[in-house]
Amino acid sequence: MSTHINAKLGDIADIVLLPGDPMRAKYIAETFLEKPQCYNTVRGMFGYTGTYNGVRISVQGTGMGMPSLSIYVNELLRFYDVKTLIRVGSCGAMQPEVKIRDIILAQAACTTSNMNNRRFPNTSFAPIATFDLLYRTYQEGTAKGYPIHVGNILSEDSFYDDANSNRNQQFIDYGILAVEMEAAELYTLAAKYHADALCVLTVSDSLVTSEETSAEEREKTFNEMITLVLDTVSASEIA
Ligand SMILES: O=P(O)(O)O[C@H]1O[C@H](CO)[C@@H](O)[C@H]1O
Ligand SMILES: O=c1cc[nH]c(=O)[nH]1
Repeated sequence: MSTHINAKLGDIADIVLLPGDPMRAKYIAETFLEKPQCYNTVRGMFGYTGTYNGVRISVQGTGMGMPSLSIYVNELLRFYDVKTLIRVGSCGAMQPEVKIRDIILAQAACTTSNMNNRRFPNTSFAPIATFDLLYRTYQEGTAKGYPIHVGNILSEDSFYDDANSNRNQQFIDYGILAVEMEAAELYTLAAKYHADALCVLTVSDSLVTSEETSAEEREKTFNEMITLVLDTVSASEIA
């Protein structure tokens, strides 16, 4: 057991999917995994382990924002020896060509968080995805014909910014595809613990058009992203 995960050693698979929303974790486990077993209910941050195409896979909610994700990912890496972490999140599109429900593979993640400033004073660490995982997911996604974008994203600390802030415009000008709230910390921790990591996102709303999806849609309808990740990781384990 770790402080925020009440699982025994061995309860959690080497491969873990990480939605921010714990209800999305429950949905993924109950919809896509065979024989899902719930190993964590602490704070309602559900964690499940089951199999997909015969491969053992876990799914763990992380909550919203980098401080919350950092707790779960630290514990997964330090106490449960997890090897591969894939965030399956939602995001807001920042470019006109990125449409609602498109899928983004985050090659790298800029951040407004202070977490890496504390780790690396006077240095700007570049949080990046594991190339092999990114490449295999891209190949699987394009073979499926999914609308996929690969590039740089923004991991923001605050969902609600001051009304007079125009900081987003600079990120838009520099080609950032979308904004979410966790990937930079995931990639940084994976680097520290020599694990593989990728952040896959479904566009839930658009800062360009102001379209948005409902909470229920964000919980239960991002099936293309989920099967893309499950098919990619299970194929590489079987091969
Ligand atoms: O849908 P999830 O995975 O939680 O991701 C996004 O949604 C939350 C904000 O609504 C933040 O956690 C953001 O990163
Ligand atoms: O963090 C997030 C997630 C979805 N949409 C946003 O605008 N921000």
